[in-house]
Amino acid sequence: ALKLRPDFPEAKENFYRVANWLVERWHFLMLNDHGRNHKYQLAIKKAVEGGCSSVLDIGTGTGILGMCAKMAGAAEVYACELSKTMYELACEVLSANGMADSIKIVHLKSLDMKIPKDIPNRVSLVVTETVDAGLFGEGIIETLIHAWKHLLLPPPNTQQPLSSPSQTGRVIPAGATVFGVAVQCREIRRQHRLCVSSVGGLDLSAVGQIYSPVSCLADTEDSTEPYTTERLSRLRGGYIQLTQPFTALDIDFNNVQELEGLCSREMMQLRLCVTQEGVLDALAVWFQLHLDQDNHLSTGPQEDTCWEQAIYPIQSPFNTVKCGDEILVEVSCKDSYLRLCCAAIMRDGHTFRLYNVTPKILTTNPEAELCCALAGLQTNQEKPSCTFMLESAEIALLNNTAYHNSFQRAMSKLLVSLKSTRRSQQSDSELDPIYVLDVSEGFSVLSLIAISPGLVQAYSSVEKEHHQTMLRLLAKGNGVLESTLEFWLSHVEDDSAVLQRPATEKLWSAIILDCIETCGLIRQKLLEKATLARCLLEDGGQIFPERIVIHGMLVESDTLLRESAVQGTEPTLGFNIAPFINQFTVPVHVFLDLSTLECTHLSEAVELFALDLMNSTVNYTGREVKVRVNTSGKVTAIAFWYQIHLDSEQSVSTFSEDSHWKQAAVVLQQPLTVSRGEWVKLSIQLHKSSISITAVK
Ligand SMILES: CCc1ccncc1CNCCCCSC[C@H]1O[C@@H](n2ccc3c(N)ncnc32)[C@H](O)[C@@H]1O
Repeated sequence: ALKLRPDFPEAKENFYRVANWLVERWHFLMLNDHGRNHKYQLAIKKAVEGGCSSVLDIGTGTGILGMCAKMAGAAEVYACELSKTMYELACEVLSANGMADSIKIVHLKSLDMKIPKDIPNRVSLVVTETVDAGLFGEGIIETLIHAWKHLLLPPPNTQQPLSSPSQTGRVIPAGATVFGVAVQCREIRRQHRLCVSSVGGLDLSAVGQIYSPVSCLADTEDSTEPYTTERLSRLRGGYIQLTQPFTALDIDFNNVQELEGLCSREMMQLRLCVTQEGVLDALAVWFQLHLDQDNHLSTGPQEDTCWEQAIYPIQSPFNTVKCGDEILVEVSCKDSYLRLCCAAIMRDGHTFRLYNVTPKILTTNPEAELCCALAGLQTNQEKPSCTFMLESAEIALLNNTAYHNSFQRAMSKLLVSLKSTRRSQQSDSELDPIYVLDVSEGFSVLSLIAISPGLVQAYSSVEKEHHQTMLRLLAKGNGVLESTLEFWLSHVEDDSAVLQRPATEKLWSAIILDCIETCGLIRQKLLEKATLARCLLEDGGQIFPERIVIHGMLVESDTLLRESAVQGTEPTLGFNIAPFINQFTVPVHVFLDLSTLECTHLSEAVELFALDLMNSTVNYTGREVKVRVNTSGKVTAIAFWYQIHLDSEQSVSTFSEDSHWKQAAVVLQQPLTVSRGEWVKLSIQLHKSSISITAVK
């Protein structure tokens, strides 16, 4: 479709979503990392010149490592790639670099490769970089165990030291060392634990502990990764190291016995000395890949590398540590994920287990959780023994007090005016209830906040059982009559018809919409929902928020360029790869933290676009804005965020210190060189919630 009509908005928007999914963004980062590419090239060159004549590149991606082997003079080079998109892309790259006939590439997972079907004989060298921020997340252990058993020549044995490298097998990288450090970091805490006791006048203590799915407690059968990833060097507010970095694991990829022993090895325990007092928020983990004796690649936070680190959040209320304490860390590789867990804190000879009992984490089993939660209440324990799991985005939203407090003020103002209207029209005895509907995605307490002033019948569209249980507990804990909170989905036949009247002959006084995704994009179908919601409002009724204003500014950022497209042939060792992988460039970058992104502001922030949710007739789909350059440079992107206007007085910014929302940016196809004092004309198009911006002088 794009080939036929390159500017066809639906096709463009769909292609961008598909491109994001087909080709992971780290391909651009990796290929632009000249240091990484050059070190792999040196190690491969040394091995081939040292006699490794047959090479297999496992997980070839664009084919760059296989091409290094060929250029180094390897007689036979094979490559395998499990992603169809990357396989087809690698085929194009190989032929564009004149190596289609000399490198045999197969669209296979290495585990499914057979001799002689896929490769004629065992090879003397396997090169691979099938690693993620937690090292094992791409299955490198299983991949190498299989390679040693079925694809590689036997390792050189010490008895016959003179066996030539062409008759023995080896792996690049030769091994890895895993490091870790305990950190205090508010930004991580905000996404994985409840940090506030009340929001919008609502006391949250009734729900006890809240966990994010990333927990070393999550039992191993569910396949969720036990870690999340963050670029520690880019985290808002930074982080504090509470211990010295420690070595968690050393792995020799050329020792198949050790590789096999890794997953069966019992867990290891490390005792870390606390060198800095603080709140124990997470363990941060990175690694060094030892390509060979002389070439090492690090993914550490202190490096200027582009890689993220693996983050293991501590999910325990007991988490302040003092100098002299020792933290007991358990390291294991069950189910081939690297698992780290802070099991206990030792202080003055006492051991405080962080997770005294594996708390009953409530997620999907409704009956058990309801009885357990309410049981907690019946015995009027100050805290129910249960705990709840929310997505990290839901926890971050819950911790955003500014947003909830603004909403509470806006809602109270509306209720005051609605009550006075009713009092003037109806007798006190038969005051019509004020119907409020919260159609937020995911877990939201806004419906409860609306009830607190009274006379309100609130409906929440949360559908998950444990979300409903939490709202019931919060209602009880805040003295709100449970009957004033209902779950809307039990009233509608199917959740596609969420937006409909509260009852026949009744209209809503307030409808709460969820407009901005945590990643920094406008939610899909927002305008359609607002249009529908407006028809369901009584006179004087209100949609929250009533208006969204998009603000933006011109920025110069090489980092954003490196994450969006391969910059020529220089970073990729002179191979012609950029035009092929750059077909998958997408213009809009999300999950940015503009407060820590390396970038130069080339203009003030300006208002780019306004969306009126209470009056769609004033909405336009395109707008032109002139922006004055106040710093000379190269405009590489337009960063943008939102001012969410709950009503005429209350508004919150998604680019503020306490915002849980991230920002986004449109990366220009061609950077625009500008001088101070010049004007840039931006054309902003908003089509079906997706934004596009072009810039001309
Ligand atoms: C400093 C390294 C670093 C540190 C921290 N964060 C990121 C990085 C950078 N490495 C990211 C690569 C990670 C993706 S793996 C690269 C390509 O290989 C493919 N694959 C994976 C396994 C596999 C297999 N067994 N058989 C065939 N193909 C396979 C994937 O389909 C992908 O296209």
